[in-house]
Amino acid sequence: MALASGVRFAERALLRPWALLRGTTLGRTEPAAGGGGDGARRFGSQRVLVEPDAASGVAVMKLRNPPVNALSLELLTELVISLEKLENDKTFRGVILTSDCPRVFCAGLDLTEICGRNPAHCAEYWKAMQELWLRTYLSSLVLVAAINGACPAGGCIIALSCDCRVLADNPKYRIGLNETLLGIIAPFWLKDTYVNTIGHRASEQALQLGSLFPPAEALQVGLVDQVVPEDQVQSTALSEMARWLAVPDHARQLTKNMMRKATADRLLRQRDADTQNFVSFVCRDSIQKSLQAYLEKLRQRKG
Ligand SMILES: CC/C=C\C/C=C\CCC/C=C/CC(=O)SCCNC(=O)CCNC(=O)[C@H](O)C(C)(C)COP(=O)(O)OP(=O)(O)OC[C@H]1O[C@@H](n2cnc3c(N)ncnc32)[C@H](O)[C@@H]1OP(=O)(O)O
Repeated sequence: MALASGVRFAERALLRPWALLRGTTLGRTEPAAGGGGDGARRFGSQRVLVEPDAASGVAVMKLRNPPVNALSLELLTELVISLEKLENDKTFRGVILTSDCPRVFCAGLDLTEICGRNPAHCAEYWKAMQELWLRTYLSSLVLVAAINGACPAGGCIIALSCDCRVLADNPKYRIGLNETLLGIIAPFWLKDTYVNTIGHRASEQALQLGSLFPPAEALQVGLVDQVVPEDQVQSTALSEMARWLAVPDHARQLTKNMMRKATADRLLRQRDADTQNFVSFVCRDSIQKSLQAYLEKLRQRKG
């Protein structure tokens, strides 16, 4: 379905979220393997699988947009809607965010959404990206990222928007904001999220160099909270979740809001200007050439 342009993504998502989904099956509910009662039923969409456990109040949300969980417009939309659905269901207090794709947590922006596309599409795409960040960063739920694969750029931002991060100990699973290496610039709210997590000096260095940190270095710089063997990522994420859920919700939520609101407000105040900046930047010929060359390099690397 073609999406009408010029209407704010958030407004449409609130009014008619299903209308945003092109060829998706969001809302489908099916029994989890070996599951029985309501607590074991899973729901979700084509690109986001949700495994809820009503008994514990925790849902596992799996990104499944193969091959690399690139953040397509559809994936962004489905993530926002799935998160909203869990937030509105008082049964749930926490979400573990992880990947259903082998070896990759999330490859960041889907570059095909901003390469060779018209300004209206780029604007719509960027609004969806803003929306996901705002939703995750300010979520009232406890969000734990179980990072079971590579986690560059937009993938890193999703992880940093969670409350806690557990990374699998595999040297190929690097995490960081590598935008400069693509010839693009992280917008201020990605930078702010980085600074809030690892501090100003470390961010200054890592952002300019486009550093992607292997697990031990990611732990050292404070990008992740735990590095564990790959087969323990999920169980460690559950243990972390239990630690966070031991705190009364209202006190934790108000504290989270106190810590994060100013950063989110900064984007909320200038969302349209940020979108315009993004669009005029990525639509420049020189940036399009850089993105095209980068995509080409990724495709050739494979062969
Ligand atoms: C003035 C300023 C104003 C505003 C700001 C302006 C701009 C702001 C924009 C800033 C935001 C940027 C955030 C981003 O997220 S940019 C995206 C950065 N992502 C990456 O660099 C990751 C690239 N991918 C990889 O490194 C590897 O793919 C990865 C390690 C994730 C997995 O490796 P693996 O070997 O398992 O897979 P590949 O063979 O590399 O890939 C498989 C196929 O997937 C395609 N692919 C990979 N990544 C992407 C992507 N991000 N988008 C689209 N497609 C992607 C890849 O080309 C392969 O495709 P095929 O060959 O199979 O066709």
